[in-house]
Amino acid sequence: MDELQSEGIMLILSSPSGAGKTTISNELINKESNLVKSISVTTRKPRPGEIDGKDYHFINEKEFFSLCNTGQMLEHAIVFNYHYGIPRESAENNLKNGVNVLFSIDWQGAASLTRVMKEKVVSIFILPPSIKELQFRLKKRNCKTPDDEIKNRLDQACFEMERCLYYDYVIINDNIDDSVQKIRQILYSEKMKVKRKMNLKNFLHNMSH
Ligand SMILES: Nc1nc2c(ncn2[C@@H]2O[C@H](COP(=O)(O)OP(=O)(O)O)[C@@H](O)[C@H]2O)c(=O)[nH]1
Ligand SMILES: Nc1ncnc2c1ncn2[C@@H]1O[C@H](COP(=O)(O)OP(=O)(O)O)[C@@H](O)[C@H]1O
Repeated sequence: MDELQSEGIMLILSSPSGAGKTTISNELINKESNLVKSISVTTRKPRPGEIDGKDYHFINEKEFFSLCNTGQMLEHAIVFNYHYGIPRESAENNLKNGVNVLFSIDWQGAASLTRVMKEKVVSIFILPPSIKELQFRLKKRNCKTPDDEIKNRLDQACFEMERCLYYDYVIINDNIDDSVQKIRQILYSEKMKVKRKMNLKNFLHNMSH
C-alpha cells in the first residue's frame, strides 16, 4: 500500500454524444476500486434500459431549480434542451475521503468545474475515430432515435470536438479496452504527482527523525 496518501481526483470525461463515454465510464468503475461515478440529475426522460439513481437521478424542472437555488449543485448546464447538474454533497464527501470521482459531463460542465475546483480536476476528451463511425454508434445505441435528433447530435459534435483543445488529455476511442487502459494509466500517473500527496512532508519528517 502507498503510504503517501493522495486526495481524491475529479476525473472528467467528455465527448460528443455517441463517442463512447458512458461505455468507458462503466468499464472504468468496474475495474477501479477507488473510483466512483458522480450521478448527475437531469430533466431528460430515461432512455430504455436506463435506471433512476444509477444512470441519472431523473427529476422534474421544479425539483431541478430547487436544487440549484439551495446551493446543492456543483455546476449545471443545458444540453440538448434539457437541464443537467452535479449534486454537490456526494462528490465533496468522496473527494475528502481520498476517493476519486468520475464525471461524465459536457464541455460546459468541464469548463466550470475546472474553473472552480482547479488542480483537483483532470480532464479527458474522448474523440470518435471518425464522424462516420460516430453516426454508426449513435444509430446502434438506439435505433428508435429519430433521424433529425441524430443529425442534430452530429452537427453539435463538430462544434464540441473543437473543445478538446482545452482539456488535459485527448483519446481516440477506437477500441474500448485500449481507451479504458489509457485512462487508468492517466489516473495512476496523476495520483503520483507531488502536489496531490497530502502527507509528504510528514513522511519525510518521520524518515529523518
Ligand atoms: N454540464 C453537465 N453536463 C452533463 C451532466 N450530466 C451529463 N451531462 C452531459 O450532457 C450530455 C447529454 O447526456 P445524455 O443525455 O446522457 O446523452 P449522451 O451523451 O448522448 O449519452 C452529455 O454530453 C453528458 O456528458 C452534468 O451534470 N453537467
Ligand atoms: N470503441 C468502440 N467501438 C465500437 N463501439 C463503441 C465503442 N465505444 C462505444 N461504442 C458503442 O457506441 C454506442 C455509444 O456509446 P455510449 O457509451 O453510449 O456513448 P456516449 O455516452 O458518449 O453518448 C454504444 O452502442 C456503445 O456500445
